[in-house]
Amino acid sequence: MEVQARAPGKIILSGEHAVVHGSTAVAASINLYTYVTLRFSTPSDNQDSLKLELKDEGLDFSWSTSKLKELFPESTEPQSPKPPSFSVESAKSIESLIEGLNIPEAKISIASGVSAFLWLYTSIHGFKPATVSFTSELPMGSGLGSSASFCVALAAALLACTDFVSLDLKQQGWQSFQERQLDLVNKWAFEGEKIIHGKPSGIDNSVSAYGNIISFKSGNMTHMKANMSLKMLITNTKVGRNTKALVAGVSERTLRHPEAMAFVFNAVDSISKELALILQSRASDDVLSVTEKEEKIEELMEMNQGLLQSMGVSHVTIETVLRTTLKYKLASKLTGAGGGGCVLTLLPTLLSGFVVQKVIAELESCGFQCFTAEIGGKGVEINFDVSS
Ligand SMILES: Nc1ncnc2c1ncn2[C@@H]1O[C@H](COP(=O)(O)OP(=O)(O)OP(=O)(O)O)[C@@H](O)[C@H]1O
Ligand SMILES: C[C@@](O)(CCO)CC(=O)[O-]
Ligand SMILES: [Mg+2]
Repeated sequence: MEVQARAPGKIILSGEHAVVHGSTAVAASINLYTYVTLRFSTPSDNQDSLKLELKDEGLDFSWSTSKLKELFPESTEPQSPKPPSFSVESAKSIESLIEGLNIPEAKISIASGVSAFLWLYTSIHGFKPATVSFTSELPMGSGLGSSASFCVALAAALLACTDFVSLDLKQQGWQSFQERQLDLVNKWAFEGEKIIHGKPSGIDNSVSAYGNIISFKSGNMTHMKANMSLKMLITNTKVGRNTKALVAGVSERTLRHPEAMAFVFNAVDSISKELALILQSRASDDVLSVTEKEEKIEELMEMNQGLLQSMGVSHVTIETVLRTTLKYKLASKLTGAGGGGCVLTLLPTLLSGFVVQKVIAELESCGFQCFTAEIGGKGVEINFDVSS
């Protein structure tokens, strides 16, 4: 049996980091995806191993069934659809499997993704021989939710091949999950995100699973219906960073300055709530024009960026993007964990294409990469008709 899943990346419009500390954040899915193909071996394959292919990295890994059985003696297909907790024994077993892989030093950051893969796979399908291949349109470790889309796509493909989820095996092309099935995919993906992020809020896996635009606070998600379209330029500074380390850094700062940071997180909460109201206000009860709304959003983005800077997650390259876009009177903020990675710039409806081209040319001359993406599309989807 072969199945394919794809899960989108995301942008955070406001509230990253503060959301880990209980503030509201607003995020939207984007039309860049991580794809996973899962194929269980048949007897004629003569394959007694679990194979993982990370196609973009040119890395292939393989574990024999006997090795997996030895290290995860408890692993059988789960009796309950709910994910188990990540035990100390599992952590040790995964660590020893990762150590044996000899991942090249330049690609060592992949280890946390491989750990999440091993845990999700063995927790859902035990030692069943299979080949699992990944490709992604998302730059890895750049703030666009590559880790969450990796975990959501994988959880979706794995669960689609269990009795916990019933889907139409005969339907051609991509199909969505029902709400209750999505809840399950999201729960498992969150456990995978914990292995990669340490202490995730859950916003990234939620927006990747459900798609569209969500506001998120303390683990609770509200699906939003935006009544205005937003066009964002995304600039990748190409400076690699690690969300786990950045989240830990903000927590350490919070321990050092609890009172001051509480004010910072409260301010972010107010910014996200105001942003959510603007995005959802309907034309019929609007006193504000689109341009006035965009100006308010720009101001909120600038304020959020200032607060992110005070959390210690900006970066010299992010500041360069801010200065460059400000020359054209455009507002920007980092998105995701910061410390490098991607920056968002609002492109107002009335902005001329000529100005957009000039900004992009100037940003690219600094060595950055610019692109636009569609915001607020579908969440995770599954395809049983892989050959089409
Ligand atoms: N396609 C992939 N294949 C293997 N591992 C992946 C893949 N995508 C993401 N990962 C894992 O996720 C890590 C990047 O996650 P990280 O949370 O640091 O960045 P991000 O998710 O891109 O950004 P943010 O969390 O700020 O949105 C990688 O180092 C790798 O371990
Ligand atoms: C930095 C953070 O707030 C968002 C990363 O995209 C971490 C999280 O919420 O898990
Ligand atoms: Mg991440």
